[in-house]
Amino acid sequence: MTQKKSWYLKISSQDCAPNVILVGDPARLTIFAQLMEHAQEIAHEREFKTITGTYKNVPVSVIAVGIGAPAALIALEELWELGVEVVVRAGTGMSWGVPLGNFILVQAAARNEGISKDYLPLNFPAVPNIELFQTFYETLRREGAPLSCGIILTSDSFYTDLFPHHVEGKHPPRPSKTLLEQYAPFGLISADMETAALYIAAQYLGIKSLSLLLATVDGIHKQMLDNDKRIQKEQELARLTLEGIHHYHTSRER
Ligand SMILES: O=P(O)(O)O[C@H]1O[C@H](CO)[C@@H](O)[C@H]1O
Ligand SMILES: O=c1cc[nH]c(=O)[nH]1
Repeated sequence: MTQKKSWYLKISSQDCAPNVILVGDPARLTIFAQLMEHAQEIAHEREFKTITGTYKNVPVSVIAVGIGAPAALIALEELWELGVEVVVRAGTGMSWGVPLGNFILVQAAARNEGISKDYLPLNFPAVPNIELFQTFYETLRREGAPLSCGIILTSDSFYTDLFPHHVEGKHPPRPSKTLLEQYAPFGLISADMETAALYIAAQYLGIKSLSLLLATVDGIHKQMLDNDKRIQKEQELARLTLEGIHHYHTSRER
């Protein structure tokens, strides 16, 4: 009998692992596939692309969802329907004071996106699952990865909240200080476009979630990792994410 496939992801519970890694850029799937065993493309529908395989015998699916929280939560809802237990975002982020190329374990995310309020009220905190957080913290420390832990901002609007003056002098007036600039004095270290929504919807649905980011753009100095360095660092991001999931599973088996 053919298994029912989810609406957008076009995958069934048979071809999706209980551990899922969400990425934005579909090019990141190739990087993951090279590190996994038996990685196979399962589906590619619109911006959603899925591969499934194993890493050191732990079953893993990696799914590209494109840019932005609404698409990420379409994927999350469908993964919940398929019975997925763990979702880790392996993404990139704009850094605010974190050196380029560092990894950021997201301890909490400010909810400046529009979708998470449809799941839980705005006074509910966007935080990761503590077991996943601890395990990934241990993994990244063990591996000697350059690591920062902290609070980030999640926003829908890249060109107003994250990168507002990309065409100098040409824009209609905008607020002189972005939210990143306003929150940075109080410990905000990075920004992305999905994490807060993922944390809130995962909490609501009973999925364990965590976000691990690679700092690719320095928001203060307006610099970015060059292409070769970014690819090398994304390879490291993929390996550390897979190691974190492996560590999480082996430590729960004990
Ligand atoms: O590299 P990914 O995972 O896509 O993450 C970041 O990159 C995109 C913006 O450049 C947004 O999706 C943001 O969250
Ligand atoms: O500038 C950046 C880089 C990565 N991710 C973002 O959301 N913004």
